[in-house]
Amino acid sequence: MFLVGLTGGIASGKSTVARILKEDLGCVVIDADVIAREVVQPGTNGWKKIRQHFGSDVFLPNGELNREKLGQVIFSDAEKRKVLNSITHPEIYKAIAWKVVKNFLLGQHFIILDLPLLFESKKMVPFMSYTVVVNCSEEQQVQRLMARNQYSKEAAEIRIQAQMPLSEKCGLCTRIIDNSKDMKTTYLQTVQLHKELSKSLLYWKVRMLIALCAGSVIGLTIYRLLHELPKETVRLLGSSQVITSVFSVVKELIENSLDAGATSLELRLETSADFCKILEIIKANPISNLN
Ligand SMILES: CC(C)(COP(=O)(O)OP(=O)(O)OC[C@H]1O[C@@H](n2cnc3c(N)ncnc32)[C@H](O)[C@@H]1O)[C@@H](O)C(=O)NCCC(=O)NCCS
Ligand SMILES: Nc1ncnc2c1ncn2[C@@H]1O[C@H](COP(=O)(O)OP(=O)(O)OP(=O)(O)O)[C@@H](O)[C@H]1O
Repeated sequence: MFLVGLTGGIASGKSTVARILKEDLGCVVIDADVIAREVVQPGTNGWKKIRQHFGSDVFLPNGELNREKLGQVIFSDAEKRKVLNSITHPEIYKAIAWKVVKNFLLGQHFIILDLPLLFESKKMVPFMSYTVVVNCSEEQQVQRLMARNQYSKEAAEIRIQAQMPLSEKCGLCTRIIDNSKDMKTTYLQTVQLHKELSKSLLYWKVRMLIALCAGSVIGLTIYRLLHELPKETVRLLGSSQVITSVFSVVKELIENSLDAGATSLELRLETSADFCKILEIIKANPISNLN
């Protein structure tokens, strides 16, 4: 399995492309904006920390986060934005990691991660095999944001300034989807991207790498365990007869003697706290002595 980081600027069209990949092309898409809402639900750690740092002003009377209010606070203040990010991002990345593991176990070839701040936070970049930026002009971002959220021009521009410029993101990614034209053009580019991802054999490389790592870890653990065990224990383990009680030793010796044609048996047992000592005493006596 490999990961595809889908990013862009605010209102550049990430969700539009993600929707096509998920609903029309059947991809697994993990949306960081959705997870960001889950990790601040009333009662969660994220919710408690936001209350501690930002006060009750950014909450609604029913206890839920007042997103519009918190947005006004953090988009115009870089320091407060940093504080909010330091509260929410670790929780968001943890939740994403679990979803990735779950989909890996389900055998997915690739997963799309819709991460608006992929290049701003940098943490997830090393895990991405492909990074895709959904691009449009800043003027289009402003217009689309104003139309979608009923923001003033100023409010839209403040939000755009809070992010890395799209031109910079385009220089960092492996693939660009140009969303400056009509929806159909974006749709066709997304279908082309999906074709390329589906054809990629990268997931085999990743699977083999993971299998190799897991094999090495298991091998190394067994090697270290065997070297830490006393030599005698390793010998007993290697003999493929694992002795769990004195009774099993006695039973084995009696059976051996009977197989050897013994008609009478005389047993002498010495109790000791050291089980291995008893083994040695008994084994020191040739089987014929027991006849
Ligand atoms: C500030 C909040 C409450 C505003 O909520 P609102 O419903 O108005 O916006 P929404 O969550 O839908 O985000 C819309 C877009 O804003 C941009 N954005 C969100 N948070 C940030 C941020 N901390 N820095 C820069 N841009 C951001 C992204 O492009 C995102 O796609 C919310 O965005 C939030 O909790 N942000 C912190 C978590 C975060 O970083 N989320 C981004 C995904 S990792
Ligand atoms: N090619 C396009 N032409 C016209 N409008 C578009 C186009 N692509 C997207 N839009 C519109 O622009 C707005 C923003 O798009 P979208 O929600 O996909 O952006 P986003 O990058 O996910 O935003 P955010 O960062 O806020 O999550 C939406 O209202 C969407 O319908």
